[in-house]
Amino acid sequence: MRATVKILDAYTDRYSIFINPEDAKAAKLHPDDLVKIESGKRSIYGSLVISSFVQPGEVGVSKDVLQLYHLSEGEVVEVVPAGTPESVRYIKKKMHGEKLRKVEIEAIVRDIVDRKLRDIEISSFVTALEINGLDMDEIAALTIAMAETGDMLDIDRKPIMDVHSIGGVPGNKTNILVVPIVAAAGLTIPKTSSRAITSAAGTADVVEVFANVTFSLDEIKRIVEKVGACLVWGGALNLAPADDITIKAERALSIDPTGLMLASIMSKKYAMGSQYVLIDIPTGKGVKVETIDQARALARDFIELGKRLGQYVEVAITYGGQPIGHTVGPALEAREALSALMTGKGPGSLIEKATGLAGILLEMGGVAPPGAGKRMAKEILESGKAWEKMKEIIEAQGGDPNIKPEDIPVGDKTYTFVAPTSGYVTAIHNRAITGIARAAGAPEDKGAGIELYVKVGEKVKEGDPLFTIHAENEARLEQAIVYARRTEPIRIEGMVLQRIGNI
Ligand SMILES: O=P(O)(O)OC[C@H]1O[C@H](OP(=O)(O)O)[C@H](O)[C@@H]1O
Ligand SMILES: O=c1cc[nH]c(=O)[nH]1
Repeated sequence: MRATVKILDAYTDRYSIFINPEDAKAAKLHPDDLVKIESGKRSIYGSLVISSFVQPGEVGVSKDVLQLYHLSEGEVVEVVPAGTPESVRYIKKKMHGEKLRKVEIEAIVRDIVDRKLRDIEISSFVTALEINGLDMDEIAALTIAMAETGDMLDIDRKPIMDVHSIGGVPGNKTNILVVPIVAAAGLTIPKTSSRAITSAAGTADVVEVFANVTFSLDEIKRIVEKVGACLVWGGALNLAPADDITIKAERALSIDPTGLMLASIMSKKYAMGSQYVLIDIPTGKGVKVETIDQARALARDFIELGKRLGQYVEVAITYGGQPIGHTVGPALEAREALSALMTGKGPGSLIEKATGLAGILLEMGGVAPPGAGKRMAKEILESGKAWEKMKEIIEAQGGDPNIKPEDIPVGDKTYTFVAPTSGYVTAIHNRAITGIARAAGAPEDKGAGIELYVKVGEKVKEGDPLFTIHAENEARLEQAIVYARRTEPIRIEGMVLQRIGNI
């Protein structure tokens, strides 16, 4: 059918295309059908919404469609059913556990980026990968397809360093320290991060509390050429654009299939032109990788994938058995990260991990002799040079370099849990901590999260505070309290562990 474009003041994030019920009936179109708008030589795909928001003869487009394609109000276009894309057959192949060919993977990625695959099909793809996995040939094909369907950054500096965590551990604000330490030593590190996938705050969510993270590639190039580093959101760029789309499905399901994780991380590194990449694999109970053997196997995959992409990759297997530092959630983590950078001091887990990772990068980049990287990283942090560099990054990214951590607002609806008994903290359950912070509204509500007052091994007396939940509204706080009561996030045990009577 021919129709006149009407730009709707709606943002559905589902690439919605609206037509009037009369037109839908005549054209035999149904809600959520994949439809195609043909405008000149372009084809624009979206999901159909049938609504009287538009008159007969009009086609309404939501604002998210316009982010991808330019359409003008009043333009006359053709609207036709798009049919099922061939890539759906390849997704089904993976559902049945079959190996995908390179061209099939390329077709899936292309259709994700072009929005020919709707959310429901993308979630099926993600689920099929969670269940049936990918081998290294498939992962390499997926990585390259994800990178090549987007733009590539070309910075005329050498070497280009990069760091990326596979995530999963709550409170992992580590790379917000690593990046300025490495850049303060004179190395170039254009760091992109995703938003939270399974956690309550991804690095991009935390940095966004005190600086912009959404930039075009040209802007990033200018920032990196000026200050040698950035801490930005990869999803804002047309950089591996399929990544942010699949991450949305992963976040909803709180899963991160291994093959897709490898491709997600390495496609971003490849597109940023990174030559020396350090991957952090937090390992421990309740995170993505629970044992050292699994971590080693994953490390081998990252290194092998790096070789296929022409990148030198090293992996750090790090302790992930409990949260990093004392805060979880965007604003609370931003406070803790900035305070550690400002003072050079902070929780042992955060400082140890950040200087350990930065030290490896300093050695990989050739500015520290082998074995001396961590000491050098600590000196840079403690001398205030990392904080000076961070202020440059914040300013270049449009934030206030004179920001004080305590000025960052956090959720003012709070509830503190106390120790029910005296004893020792024998476990802090990662998944429960993340679940509580998410129930409180993180990462979307920046002020939501958790402040932890104890870590594993510490002694507590009955009634001592264990953790405070912060939320931005009462309903979320209540949900988080209920979640916390159900899950026992912190286990306290005395010296008598169990009492057993007559058996
Ligand atoms: O913990 P979850 O949410 O699963 O993992 C996602 C987080 O892990 C990575 O961290 P970084 O950017 O390397 O610091 C991603 O970029 C993202 O911030
Ligand atoms: O960037 C990331 C980090 C973890 N897992 C992913 O899939 N992507």
